[in-house]
Amino acid sequence: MYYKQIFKLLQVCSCKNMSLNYIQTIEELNNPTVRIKNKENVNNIIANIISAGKDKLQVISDFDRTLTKQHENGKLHISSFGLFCRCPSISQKYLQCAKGLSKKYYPIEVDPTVPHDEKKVIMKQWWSEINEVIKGETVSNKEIAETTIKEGPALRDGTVKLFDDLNKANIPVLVFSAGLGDSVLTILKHCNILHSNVKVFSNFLYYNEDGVIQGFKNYPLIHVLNKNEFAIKDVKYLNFIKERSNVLLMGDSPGDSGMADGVHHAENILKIGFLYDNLEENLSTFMDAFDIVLVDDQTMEIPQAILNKLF
Ligand SMILES: Nc1nc2c(ncn2[C@@H]2O[C@H](COP(=O)(O)O)[C@@H](O)[C@H]2O)c(=O)[nH]1
Ligand SMILES: [Mg+2]
Repeated sequence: MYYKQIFKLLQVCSCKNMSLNYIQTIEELNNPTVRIKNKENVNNIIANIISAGKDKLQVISDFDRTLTKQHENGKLHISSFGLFCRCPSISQKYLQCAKGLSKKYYPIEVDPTVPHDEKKVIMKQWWSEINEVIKGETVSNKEIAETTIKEGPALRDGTVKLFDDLNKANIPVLVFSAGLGDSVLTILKHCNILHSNVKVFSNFLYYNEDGVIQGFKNYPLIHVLNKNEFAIKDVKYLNFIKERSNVLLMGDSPGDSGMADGVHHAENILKIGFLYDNLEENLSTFMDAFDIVLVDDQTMEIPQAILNKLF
């Protein structure tokens, strides 16, 4: 009996040591941009995801400033809504209104001192006001696609390879955006990463038969702080993910950390947060919301390094 207990103890220790080795063996996790609050927890999640394999994994990613860069040489990238504003037939009325709304609400969005519940009401107000001012516009999807070619935001370095590898491995990818879904689709298409394993869940425009925008198709609107309240209802996608209990989640806002809350069968969720704005003021909020925080990292190096263990 004595030897059996010693052997069991050694087994447990060696397993524990093995899972703790993941932070060392994935050397990119020791990059200076990486912040991890609870290394043991992150090791365990990574170990569970890797041991379960690629057939148990699904990816849920935000779009604006997650799949796209947050900045290039300090210059902020346009958002999916911002791209809509660059379309030639956009009205001056909409441009003035949308600019005013962004000027009023965006600083609140990225202000960590605004209490969550208060910010949630304000964000809901921003999106409902966008929904009103966008009515009557006649920007077509064709025009959004043409403008994407000229002015679309750049994806994070390495995003195309990451999506190609996810597609080859047949791992479902849900792009979950509070932005403008029509722009999101055209950017993904333009960058050749709208593969068959990718689904976009976002705010899509509703056009009448004359091509005049009537607002958004979906209610409630998806904004940056209510993503945790949505569960995917698309039957085909639900079937695609039903056996996949492990999630790699990527976002650039604390509200993104709740994107997997609707995945009721999730067992292991690895949350990666891309932080850029107001670094010092936002770091602790991000460290609480995400397992791995990447500080001003405009690449997909870390998600790729982790997923390489599965490919
Ligand atoms: N330029 C504008 N950006 C806007 C507007 N309304 C919202 N937003 C931004 O979209 C993202 C949400 O997208 P996600 O893919 O990151 O979920 C959010 O961060 C807002 O700042 C707008 O009218 N104009
Ligand atoms: Mg975002």
